[in-house]
Amino acid sequence: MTGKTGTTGTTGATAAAGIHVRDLRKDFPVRDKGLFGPRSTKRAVDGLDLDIPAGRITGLLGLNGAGKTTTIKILATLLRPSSGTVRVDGLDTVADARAVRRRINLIAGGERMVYTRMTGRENLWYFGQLYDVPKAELRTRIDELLDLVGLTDAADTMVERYSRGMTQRLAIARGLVNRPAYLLLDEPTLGLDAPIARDLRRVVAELAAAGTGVLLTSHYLTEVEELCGHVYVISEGRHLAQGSPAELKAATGSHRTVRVTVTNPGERTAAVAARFGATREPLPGGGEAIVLRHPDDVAGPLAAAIVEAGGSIGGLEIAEASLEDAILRLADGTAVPAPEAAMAG
Ligand SMILES: Nc1ncnc2c1ncn2[C@@H]1O[C@H](COP(=O)(O)OP(=O)(O)OP(=O)(O)O)[C@@H](O)[C@H]1O
Repeated sequence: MTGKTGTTGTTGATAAAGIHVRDLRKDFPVRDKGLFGPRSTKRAVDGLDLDIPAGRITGLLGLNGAGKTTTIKILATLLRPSSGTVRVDGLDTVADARAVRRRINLIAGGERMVYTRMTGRENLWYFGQLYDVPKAELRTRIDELLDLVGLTDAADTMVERYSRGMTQRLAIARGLVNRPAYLLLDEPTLGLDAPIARDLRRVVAELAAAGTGVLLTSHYLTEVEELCGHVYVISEGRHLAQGSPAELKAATGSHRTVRVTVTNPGERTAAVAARFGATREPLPGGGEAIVLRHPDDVAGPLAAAIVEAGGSIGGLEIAEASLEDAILRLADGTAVPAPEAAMAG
């Protein structure tokens, strides 16, 4: 599925629109046993290919130490790759770093990315100038951004007097000050209060709908599921899987579970269970539960078939498959191909 879209070389920007990562590697020098121990290298990113098109929120997932932050820092021009290429609308993140920086911005939840000895407004002014935003435009944009993140009243207060949440909201405004064509979000909602996290998700979804390309890493997988159209899963710096959240869940056998309680089970309802490939679990108070794990919405057909077979339904529960389950299965190698439930008849 990872199409090699001929984007190398200095071809026209339109031909190479989007961020395209090819065979990316990053080695860090490390000392194994303290300061005077022997030197070796730690390969944090090991041959990654990623495509981050405009107008889509692309997820980058993996367990701790998978190489997500290193990858994002390379995309943000903060780290140089050891080998491989990253092109942003055809521009190289090493050779054309300055031009790339005008097109991208980074919001990293865990890191303080603003100056505490300046006010919120001064921070935005400073970063806006760094990004070459014309002054007249910057003035209005700062007001809009302060309003967006709810800091208008605190605009002229020193950041050292901000709460953690306020500082983080300012970091979000800082990340948007150059109206980036591509937004890199590394755990953006880490430590944010629920309403602010929700507002940030809304803003990110709106930006993507308006054409911004977004790369998101997050430990909150419901957030990833809500926002991302496409997700890459990596482990130890290497590609593990990719697809939409639904595709990943289906591919790992992480299906939704339908549980129908039948109060008068008999041979005919047992035959329905067998036909659908469902399992039967006797219930302590009598009756049984017919349980079916399947990627599609099979609750209706299953319940209808049970009723047709003379079964009385005491209850119906549907548990959605979680992306978390899919990622864990991928990471520990227990992902199994989806069993095909018999849907006929
Ligand atoms: N400057 C560095 N020097 C040496 N090793 C590093 C350095 N930065 C990262 N690493 C190592 O590279 C690997 C990838 O780290 P990275 O921070 O990119 O992972 P991550 O997927 O973002 O993890 P997390 O979810 O914990 O933030 C880890 O094993 C880490 O210890």
